[in-house]
Amino acid sequence: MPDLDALDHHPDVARIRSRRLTGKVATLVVDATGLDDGEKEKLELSLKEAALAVPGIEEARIALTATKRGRTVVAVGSGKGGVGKSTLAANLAVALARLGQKVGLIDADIYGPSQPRLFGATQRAEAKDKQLIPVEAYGVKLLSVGQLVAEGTALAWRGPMASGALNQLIDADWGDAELIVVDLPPGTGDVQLSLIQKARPAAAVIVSTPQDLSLIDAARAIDLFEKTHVPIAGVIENMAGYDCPHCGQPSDPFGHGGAEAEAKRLGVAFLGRLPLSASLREASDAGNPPAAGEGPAAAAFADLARKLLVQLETIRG
Ligand SMILES: Nc1ncnc2c1ncn2[C@@H]1O[C@H](COP(=O)(O)OP(=O)(O)OP(=O)(O)O)[C@@H](O)[C@H]1O
Repeated sequence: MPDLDALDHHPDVARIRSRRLTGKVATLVVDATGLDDGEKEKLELSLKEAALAVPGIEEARIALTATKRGRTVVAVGSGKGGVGKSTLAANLAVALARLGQKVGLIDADIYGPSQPRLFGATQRAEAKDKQLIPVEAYGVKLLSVGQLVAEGTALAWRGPMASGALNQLIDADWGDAELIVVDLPPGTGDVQLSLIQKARPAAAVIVSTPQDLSLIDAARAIDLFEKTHVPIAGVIENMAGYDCPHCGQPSDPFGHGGAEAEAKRLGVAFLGRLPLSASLREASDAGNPPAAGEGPAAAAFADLARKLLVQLETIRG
């Protein structure tokens, strides 16, 4: 049986809305919104070639559509703080934008809004006619609760205040953004619950490190999303081992593969893992998202973003 998964690596995978296989015939429905005639022809040809390159496929039918989809909100959560949720949300947003998606990012982490720092965009958010205007950085439209208050101010917001702030961010002028990533505060309490209910995400991504404690909390986070009827797009394992900078030997201080096994046990997809990396932390601290550059970290984020898009395709139907 031919396998159309090879198309996950096509640079325009984000545009594939559905794929069907009938015997040796592959049919792809592809969103060509915003492309001119020449670009449409190129897209069609390149997808046809990619489908015909799959062993066993003898005919490829490409149907181009130009239907605009509504905005999709994807929440990024973690059961526990400090697992790299914000770093992953930032870099996933950048990687999605590099794949051609129009991406917005809401930093709803009221306990530690770090997106302005991760993007090197710490200016206060401006408003026009009482509507906030996102800041643009690395191809992503960004708004953070951190931009609503002075930098360094501790945010000890209670549920209603937090959801009021989130409302302002959701109702901002997002323009043509079609995918909005929301970086939630870590944990599974009432504040998170009310933020999820407000943001009404179409799907959620859970970030965990491989240790048992983080995994137990990740399972709680999955449970919280499931209770609120938000499908889980997948789990990402962060800080999964590192290569010793001195001897080059791989080392797994937090264990290895725990998040993948936990995802399997809970019946949710595993999107991939990122190693512990000093250069990733340094670039992040300096406000240069590694996903915007070249090299292994950028490739890893591009791969995670592609897998996320494939999951979203399935969830949105
Ligand atoms: N793969 C990684 N390798 C090295 N450092 C990392 C990695 N991922 C994240 N970090 C670093 O770990 C720290 C915590 O990351 P981050 O702020 O993204 O976590 P978080 O889960 O969002 O935390 P919070 O509890 O503040 O919401 C940051 O200094 C970040 O640069």
